[in-house]
Order: sequence, then C-alpha cells, then structure tokens
Amino acid sequence: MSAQHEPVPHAAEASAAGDAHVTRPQEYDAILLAGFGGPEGQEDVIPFLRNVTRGRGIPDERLEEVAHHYRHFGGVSPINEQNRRLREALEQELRRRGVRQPVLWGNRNWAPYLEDTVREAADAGHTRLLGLATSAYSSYSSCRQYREDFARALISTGLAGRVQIDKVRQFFDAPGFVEPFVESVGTAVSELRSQGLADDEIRVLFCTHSIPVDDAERSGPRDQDFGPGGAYAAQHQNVAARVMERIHQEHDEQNVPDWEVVYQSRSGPASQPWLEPDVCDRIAELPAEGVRAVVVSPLGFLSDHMEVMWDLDEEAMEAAQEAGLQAVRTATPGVHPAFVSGLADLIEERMAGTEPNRRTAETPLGPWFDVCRPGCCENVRAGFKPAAAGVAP
Ligand SMILES: CC1=C(CCC(=O)O)c2cc3nc(cc4[nH]c(cc5[nH]c(cc1n2)c(C)c5CCC(=O)O)c(CCC(=O)O)c4C)C(CCC(=O)O)=C3C
Ligand SMILES: [Fe+2]
Repeated sequence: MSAQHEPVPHAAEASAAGDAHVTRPQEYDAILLAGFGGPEGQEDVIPFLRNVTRGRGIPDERLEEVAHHYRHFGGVSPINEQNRRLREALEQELRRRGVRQPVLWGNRNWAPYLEDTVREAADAGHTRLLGLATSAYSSYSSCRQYREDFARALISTGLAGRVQIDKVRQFFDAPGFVEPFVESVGTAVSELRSQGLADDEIRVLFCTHSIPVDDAERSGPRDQDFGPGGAYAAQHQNVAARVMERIHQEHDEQNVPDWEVVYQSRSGPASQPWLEPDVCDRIAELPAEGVRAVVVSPLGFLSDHMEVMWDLDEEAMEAAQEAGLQAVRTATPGVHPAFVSGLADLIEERMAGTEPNRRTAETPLGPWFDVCRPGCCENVRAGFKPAAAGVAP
C-alpha cells in the first residue's frame, strides 16, 4: 500500500472499539446507492464487459459469449433502469419518514460511475456518505469489491481523507429482503398444488451466482468458520430455509416441497473450482427423482437483470423443457414495498446507532456486521486493494 492510499477511512469510530455494530448515532449527508452497472445500447456492450473483467484475464471468447446475451436484448441490460427506480422509491420512502438525505446513485462498471457521483456529492458539500450496495450477501464480488470501489472513488478524486464512505450491513436476512421471496415462492407453490401436484412432485431451486470456491471460503470475516462454501453458501442456505419455514407457517400445510440452493452464471477457466451444483445440471436430474414441476427462485439477486433474464429465463427454462418439467421463475425483490421499506429501516438503524438486540434479522447468522471485520471477503486473485468501510486491513 503506497502512502497516497493511507487516508482511506476505515469506519474509524467503530474499528477503534472493535465493534461489530455501530451503536452511536451517526450524521450522514447523503445515501450512496452503489450498483453493478450495465450497458444501455449495442455499442456499450464490449466496453462494459471490459470494465467488468478488467485485470482478471477473462478470455475474449468468454466476453463474446456473454456479449451475445446482452445483444439478444438490444444491448440493453435492465439493471440501470431497475436501480433508477430503486433510487427513486428509496428516496420517496425516506422522505415519507422525514429523513431528508438525498439518495445518490453510482456504479462499478458503467455510467453514472461511482467516481463521478462521489465528486458531485463532495461539490454539493456532502462529506459523510452512507453507502448501500445492491447486493445482499457476503463475498468478494458482493461485499468487499464495493468497498474497494468506494476507496478507489475517493482516491481517484483526491477526496480520500475529506469524504468518508461507510456502508450499510449485508442484508440477506433483513425482513424486507426475505418477504418478497416468501410471497413469490409461496404463491408459485400454491398454484402448483392447486393444479393437483403433490409436494413431492415439486422442487424449489433457490438460485444464486456461482463464485470461485476460493472466494466462497474467504467470504465473511476471517476468524469465523461457516463450513463449506464459507459465509456466502451459509447465508443462502439459511435464507432459503427461512423462506420455506415462513411458507410452511403461512400456508398452514402439513409439509412443504423439498428445496435446494443451486448456482448459476459460472465463468472463469474450467480448471478453477466454482460453487456447484449448476441450476441446469440439477434440473436435468430432477425427473429421475420423481419431480414434475420446478420453482426457480433467484434468491441471490435484487432485480431482473441479465443474469436472471438470460441464465434463468432462457437457459434454465430451456433445461426444464428438455427435462419435461413444468417450470415457474419467481420474482426478484425489485421495488417491492417491503424491500424498499426494509432498506429504509437499515439506513435509519445505522443513523440511529440501534443496539444489536433491537435489530431485526430472519436467520441466526444475522444481524450482520455494520463494519466489515478484518480480512472480510478477501480475494487473493485480485491482490490487496484499499477498501473503505471496514476494519483494516
Ligand atoms: C456474486 C456475484 C453477483 C451477485 C451480487 C451482485 O449483484 O453484485 C454478481 C452480479 C452480477 N454480475 C453481473 C454481470 C457479470 N458478472 C461477471 C462475472 C462475475 N460475476 C461474479 C460474481 C457475482 N456477480 C464473479 C465471481 C464473476 C467472475 C469474474 C470476477 O472475478 O469478477 C461478468 C463477466 C463475464 C462473465 O464472466 O460472465 C458479467 C458481465 C451483473 C450485471 C447483470 C446485468 O448487466 O444486467 C450482476 C448484477
Ligand atoms: Fe465483506
């Protein structure tokens, strides 16, 4: 780490005490919604993919393969529009509650870039920003990389040390995130039952992004063991179990269908192990297990972006058709009122410095840390990069 990187703030108040949760009220000038970003026309597709894979040695054949998914939809990913809507809905919800801070939006991989948003925020006099990444679980891609994005934005704009960016905790088990899945999966199961299918003929597949096993093992804090697949796999297992438990309670049935967590959108060289099983591989095996209908729930995603529209709506649905299975793909949270309200709760919780025992969490793993613990979601491939909003290093 060079001297110019020193001033990146590491959520100073909390790390000094080593607290997992910030329990003093915090003043913030603005909320910074951090998205992945996506192309908005055919000419954006390759530059966008180069941004995503910058420095990671993803071969051009793979870029072309992925470009084709985007080209199929006119080169437009719906993700930016989803985030514009989420930004608007969240700001409205905060206004309704009397919270006056603006919600600003910036992306990792496409305009509006976080760098520009942070510079504009500082120009407007905002020096304390509360980051909120559009990603619910712990892993390098979904947690630490957003913290690196914040640090890079501060360093490249020369604002490190003058502007501070903290980050809202990972919200995989926040009630507002879980609720839309309870609703959509519950409805899908009820409909299949009403068509005469028995529970043992229905399988619920909770789908999330595959990541390298190496990243998964390092997800979450360094000093805690979450079992195979690390915090990333454990969080998904726990949320999926909770969704099915809630459906069981709310639908007053004897039982619920069997369910599994499966993975999608694997990339990287074949020699590198990624989390398995793949959603399409599992679908192909289900008829031999007596299954006749599959519910595909995108548990790892916030909105219907390209990973959902291509890998699930095209590929997984095709796999189901080939297997002779009936298939339903259920909704992502999007701008579901419970989800938007849940995010506003998390923002208010952080501003108030709410005591841990008064925070809500739907699984025994939470409520997750406000301030990332040492080594949280490390990535040895990417090498060391400065990261905001955590305990150093
Ligand atoms: C955990 C995770 C999430 C969920 C959490 C979150 O939401 O953040 C996520 C989301 C997304 N991933 C997305 C797109 C892509 N991900 C790629 C590549 C990768 N993703 C990874 C992980 C994740 N990704 C990983 C380990 C790689 C390998 C390269 C690397 O080590 O980083 C590539 C490169 C091409 C390829 O190799 O497939 C693309 C184009 C989009 C945008 C979709 C749109 O435009 O609508 C979104 C929301
Ligand atoms: Fe993390």
